[in-house]
Amino acid sequence: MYSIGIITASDKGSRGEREDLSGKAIAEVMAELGEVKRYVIVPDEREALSQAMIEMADDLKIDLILTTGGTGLGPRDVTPEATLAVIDRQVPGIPEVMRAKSLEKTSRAMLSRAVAGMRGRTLIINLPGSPKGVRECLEVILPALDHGLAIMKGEAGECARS
Ligand SMILES: Nc1ncnc2c1ncn2[C@@H]1O[C@H](COP(=O)(O)OP(=O)(O)OP(=O)(O)O)[C@@H](O)[C@H]1O
Ligand SMILES: Nc1nc2c(c(=O)[nH]1)N[C@H]1C(S)=C(S)[C@@H](COP(=O)(O)O)O[C@H]1N2
Repeated sequence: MYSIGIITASDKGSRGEREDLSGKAIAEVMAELGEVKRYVIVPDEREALSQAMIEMADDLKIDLILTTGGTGLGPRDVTPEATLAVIDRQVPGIPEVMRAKSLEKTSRAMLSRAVAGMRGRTLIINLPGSPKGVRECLEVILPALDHGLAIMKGEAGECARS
């Protein structure tokens, strides 16, 4: 079981004006892979988002941080920038496959600027804002996440498949 952090980037959510169904969707889908150690709703502000990621990675040593929202083209959509500011290395295959698979469902998938990367031994992945988008993207990446996290934590020796 891995420790999981959820960050919902939402102006409305942070003001209590909309129930955060996307954060809930993440917790529900991820229950099979780990335990949610921290869950925050943050306004769409780069500094606040980066700080939440740093706290979860450095202080709480969380294995996997999943963000939802703020990946689009809106003027306040800054989750990818907040993520790029705190990661050491990108894992481009994760957003690549999320966009590719999601494009089969909606052409708007190309509008998500989501990134993924590592800060030390914490993997950070951006998901889109809608609960539907969250579920569709997690479905695509879940099969490889367990292995990726095990390798990152030094718990799996090799990638060979039988
Ligand atoms: N955390 C969330 N919980 C439930 N629904 C959401 C959430 N985030 C987004 N959605 C849904 O996706 C739609 C588009 O999301 P978008 O991020 O553009 O919303 P917004 O209202 O402009 O922004 P914000 O959530 O930052 O205030 C929303 O209108 C809502 O239906
Ligand atoms: N799988 C999937 N990806 C998706 C979507 C979706 O419904 N399903 N919505 C798209 C839309 S409409 C937008 S605008 C972008 C960015 O969303 P965000 O700004 O809420 O992060 O994600 C895209 N990615």
